[in-house]
Formats: sequence, structure tokens, C-alpha cells
Amino acid sequence: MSRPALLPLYINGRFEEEGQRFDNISPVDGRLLNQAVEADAAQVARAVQAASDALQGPWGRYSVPERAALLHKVADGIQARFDDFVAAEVADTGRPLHLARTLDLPRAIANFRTFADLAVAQVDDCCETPQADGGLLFNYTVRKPLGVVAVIAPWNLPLLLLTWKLGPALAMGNTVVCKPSEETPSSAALLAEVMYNAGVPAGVFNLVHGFGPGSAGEFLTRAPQISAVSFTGESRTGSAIMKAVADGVKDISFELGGKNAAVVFADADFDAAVAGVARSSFFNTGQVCLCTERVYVERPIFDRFVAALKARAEGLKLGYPDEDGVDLGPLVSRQHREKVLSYFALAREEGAVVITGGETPQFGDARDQGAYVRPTIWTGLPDHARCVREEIFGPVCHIAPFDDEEEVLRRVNDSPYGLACALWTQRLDRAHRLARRVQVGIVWVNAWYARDLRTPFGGSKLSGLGREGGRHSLDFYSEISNVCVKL
Ligand SMILES: O=C(O)C(=O)/C=C/C=C/O
Repeated sequence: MSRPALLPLYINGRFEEEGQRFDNISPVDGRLLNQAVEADAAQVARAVQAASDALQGPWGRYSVPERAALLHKVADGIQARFDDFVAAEVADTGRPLHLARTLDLPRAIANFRTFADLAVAQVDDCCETPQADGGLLFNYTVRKPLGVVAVIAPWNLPLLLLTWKLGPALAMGNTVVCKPSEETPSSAALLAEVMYNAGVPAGVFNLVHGFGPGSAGEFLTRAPQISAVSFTGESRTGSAIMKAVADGVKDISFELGGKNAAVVFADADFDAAVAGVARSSFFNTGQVCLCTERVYVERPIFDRFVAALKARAEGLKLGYPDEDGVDLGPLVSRQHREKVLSYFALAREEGAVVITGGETPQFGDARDQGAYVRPTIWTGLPDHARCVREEIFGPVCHIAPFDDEEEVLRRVNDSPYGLACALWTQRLDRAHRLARRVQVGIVWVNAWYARDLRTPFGGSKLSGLGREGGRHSLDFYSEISNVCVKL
């Protein structure tokens, strides 16, 4: 698979290599993977202008079925280069090959196909209003594109999350300017090739690489012609974007941070709960906004559960992406590892008992130049400890006992975040009762990160604004008008 040594921009249907370059470093062994072009203010402005112009071009005359057909062609194009995309995603993130093959790529393809099909199936409202004079009002909904959408994607699930936004945005007739994370630019560059080869009209999809403040991210969110920003990432970046678009009162869709809890009751299926909590804490090396970082276990099974979770964590294999049986890759970068390690140190200062982990592994090979950390479990911290309140975004969780529903509900809700929660119990009456009272956007019961793309997805409090998924995405990416006709 030949991945370009230089990842270009893609503006108005043309690949551009002019501009400052930045290095893309492997988190597996620290070697230079490739470089990407950092878009400057003028290039971002041209991308946004191209997107704005494209709305008045052929794309503006595409019917919904024609847009859907083109999105299926894009999905076909990704499928046809499945291995290239897997290699790009694995190179940038260091994730296990099997994870890219079973999650990232299938979801990227599904993200286009699902919203192409939902757009075609979309039915809008109408209603009749009898008038006192015997007349009738006929009301119906008209759905138009928002316009130019800025899509800013994170580095933890680069292609999955970029396409999760692109699918509905394009299905609803918008044009987009995308800025992938500077940590993971490679798969987005491949997607530009697929868009070009699928015949997506020039200006409909544009790609700018770069950073946030003072770089492409800021230039994009401040561009006057954008109508909306769809962003997944840290809460404080979300706040900065809100400020950038406030004067223009732009639409925003935010899927932000979390400090997600798992609650394990004594009646839970013990082995399923241990496996589920180990997965929700360490999946993708803890780099998913939905990952568990707070575990609450009912006291009668607490000691047994801690021992079982410790054994699970210590059984996880850290390795090269293509190693047989590898469970965890590295964190996305040395810089992110410094952040996670700072919490490892903070936990000790705050008085944590380290059940397992809390340090970097010593491989004695090239991986020591990477960004690996050991899966880590703490206990013994008070609920107000920073390590129990702040998002760490690594393979780490704090585990604490609880005695009753009301206590654990209060503790789970005592968080500035409100994204996801996993409840492990066989008392489904209790599960349904608690699910309504947990202040999050997504509750899993005896499961975690099980997805139906039609369901509402997003968080409350600092975890975000709005919902993605199914009709929620179609509505966000539409300008909906009502027409009222006197008959
Ligand atoms: O699975 C999804 O659709 C999704 O949005 C995942 C988000 C994870 C964020 O870290």
C-alpha cells in the first residue's frame, strides 16, 4: 500500500501540496510516517469559498436519491481500498489491525450507506388547520441544506468520526470543509482520493490539515460563510468553538468529553460484568469518549470484582498493531501519554491505591520509542479527587464500592460530564428505573459501545450539545422551513 510521503490538502476538487508541512509521527515506535500540508488562512478561505460556490453548482440540483447514490459510490470506494484505509488508520493511531478491520472501516462504510438510505426514506410533516370561517390552512415542511458545514474530527476514531458527520451532512445536500486532527491526517487524505474518484463535484468535499488555535481549525470556525460546525473532541475546544461562532449564531453539534461511570450490582452476571468493564475501560487504549473511568461496585462483590478486573487488565497484551492476540496499542502520541502519565503521578499524590499499572511498559525494542502505557486500576480515592472528576482519556479507571441505589446514583451524577453510563444488573426493573435518572445521553444495560446508528447519540452538561444519529443527524444538517397555504 503506497501511502504518500506528503498528505495534500483537497480544495475545490484539486490536491494541493503548497504550504508549510508538519510531521506525522508513529505512536508505535516514534518514526516519521509522513508529512501533511498545514493549510494557511488563505487556503482555508479558498476551501470555504469553494464549498459555498458548490452549493450553487450542480450539487445544488442533485435530488435526494442522486445524493444517496453518490454516497453509496463513496462507500464502494472505501470498500475497494479497505486495506489502504486500514493501513493508514493503523499507522496514525497504532491501533491493533483487527480493531481497524472490525470497527473503523465497517463503520466508515456504514456511516455513508446508513445516511444515504435514511435520507431517501425521510418523510416530513404536514398538517391541515381548519379555520373558523370554514377555510383550511395546509402546512408542510420544506427541508433544505444548512449550507457550508465545518467538520472537525478527533484523533481517537479518526475515520469513523469524520464519516459519522460527513454521511448525514452530504446526504442532506450540504457542502463541507473537513479538518482532521493533526495527529491522524492519513485516512482523511485517502478519503479525499475516494471522493475525487467517485465523482463528488468539486467544492462539495474539501480537506484542510492543520492544528487548532492560530491554524486551520480556528481559520475554519471563524470563516464567515460557514453555516454550522460539527465537532467531536475535548470540552474546552468545544467552548472555544462556541465563542468563535457566537457572533454569527452558527449551528453547532458537539460530542465532547466524558468521565463515564460503570455501575455493577451484586446480582449482575459477574463474568459478563468483569469482561464488560474491562472492555469499556481499556478499549482503544481508553481513548474513546464513551470509555469508563469510574467504576462503582456493590460492596458484597467489591473485593472479588477488583481481583477479577485486575487479572483482566494484567492479561491484556500490549503490542505492535499486527501482532497475534494484541489487545492494546499505544496512546495516540507521546504528548498525550505525558498527559496520562501526569494523572498517574497525580493519583499517587491524591492517595490512590494502585491495583495495577500506573507506569509505562519496558519492551526493550522500538516500542519504547512509542507511547504505550499499562492498563491501570486505582481505588481508595475520594469522589472529589481530580483523578475521579477529570477526563484522563487513557486505559485507566478508579473503582469504588457502594451500598445502595440512591447512593450510587448520586455519585454517578456528581460529575460535570454527562455522556455515557453502563449499568450491570439482572434486575431489569432497577436498570430501567436508574437509566432514566442517570444524567447522561447514552445508557447501556449489560452492554457497552453497542451501536445502532439510528439512535440518538450525544451527551449532556460538558459532554456536548445536540444529538447525532438517525433522524437527529438529518435534522441537524437541515434547514427546516414550514410553508402554510390558505386553501
Ligand atoms: O460510534 C459512534 O457513532 C460515535 O460517535 C463514537 C464516538 C466516540 C467518541 O470518542
